[in-house]
Amino acid sequence: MKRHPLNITSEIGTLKTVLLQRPGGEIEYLIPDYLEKLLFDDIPYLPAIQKEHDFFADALKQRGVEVVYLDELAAAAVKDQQIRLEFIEDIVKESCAGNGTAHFQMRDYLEDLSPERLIRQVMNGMLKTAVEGKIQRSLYDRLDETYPFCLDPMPNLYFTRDPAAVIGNGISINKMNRAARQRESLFMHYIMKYHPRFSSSHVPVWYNRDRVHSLEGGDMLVLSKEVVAIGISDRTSRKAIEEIAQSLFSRNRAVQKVVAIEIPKTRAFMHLDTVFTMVDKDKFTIHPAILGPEGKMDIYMIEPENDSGLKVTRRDNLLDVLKEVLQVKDLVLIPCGGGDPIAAAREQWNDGSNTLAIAPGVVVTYDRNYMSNETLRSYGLEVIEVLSSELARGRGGPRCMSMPLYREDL
Ligand SMILES: NC(=[NH2+])NCCC[C@H](N)C(=O)O
Repeated sequence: MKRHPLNITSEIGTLKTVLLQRPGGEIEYLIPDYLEKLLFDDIPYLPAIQKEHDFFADALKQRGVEVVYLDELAAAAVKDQQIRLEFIEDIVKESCAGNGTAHFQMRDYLEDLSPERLIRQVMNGMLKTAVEGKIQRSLYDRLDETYPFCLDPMPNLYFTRDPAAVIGNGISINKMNRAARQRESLFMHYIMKYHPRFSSSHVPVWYNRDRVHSLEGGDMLVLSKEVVAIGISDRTSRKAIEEIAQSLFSRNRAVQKVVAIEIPKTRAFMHLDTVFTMVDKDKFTIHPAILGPEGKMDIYMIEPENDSGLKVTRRDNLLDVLKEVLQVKDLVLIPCGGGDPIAAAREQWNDGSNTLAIAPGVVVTYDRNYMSNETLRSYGLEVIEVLSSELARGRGGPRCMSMPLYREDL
């Protein structure tokens, strides 16, 4: 029997297929004036970031992981001319030029491109100068003269973790929090709907990008077949968590609990996975700064009640909650930076707690976080280090840069 294209019932089951995106031309449109808006802290050097990304992909391939690329899947999904027109309509509507005459010029321009070039162009972004001058410009275009783009670049695309997340055999196509990332989840919408690898399986969609409340994959951890943890963060709202919990309980069946974990709303801790990831059946990495006095936190256990209601119980001890939901007697929270407060803060900033497990006890991490890596090894984990000078400038690590599509069940 053909295997289902998606299967994620844990954070650590042997990784079989992962979705990545190699940084491309979109990185070259990062300029100081718009760094903050585009969610970068510095400008990566394109050939170097690509080399590092290839190193990361090779490390996964060497371990037998099938690597598929977002741009290639998206191009294949819009191969058909009619679907391509639908995609162009959507992308133009969601771009800033949707408000001006550049809208029409852009649509004409994009319609002439091959599927591959269309996807690349949309990801790269487009300068107004590329289309302007063909017809008279609108008031909107004129008033916003200094802004260079009619289609904003999408430099965060290499963080494939965030715009969508697989849970069980279904997917959450996320409503992104920041304007700079809103359009990213459109690619996954088209891939699930029209790419033959997925479309024939009629993949259930647990949450959709047209919802009001934001939800991002960096906040979503599939702890087991039955339990999903979701960060209440700068990017993911409580309402969204309740809505996806409702949808999982009624449609996924296997999922019985959603654990909502509140984290500080700061740039350094933007998603739950920047401070907390699972590395083995009974081990997690953690940035100690998210624990309050005596290790207390705000945690909410959400469970189904009656037919459509939700039962919410407040908890305050992360360790106890994890032991309970994973049904293990002992569990270790491994501190980022080995517990040294300076090393923890420095290495967390460069994603020291953001590990990608490719099997129980085997994780991919950034080489620069040598203290955290040492610590992980001292707990018996196998640590595969990857290059990280340029990749880290986008504020995301190996987990953020990967969207697992298929893991073996534990
Ligand atoms: N899962 C994650 N932690 N992703 C990190 C994404 C970083 C990206 N620059 C952003 O701000 O959105």
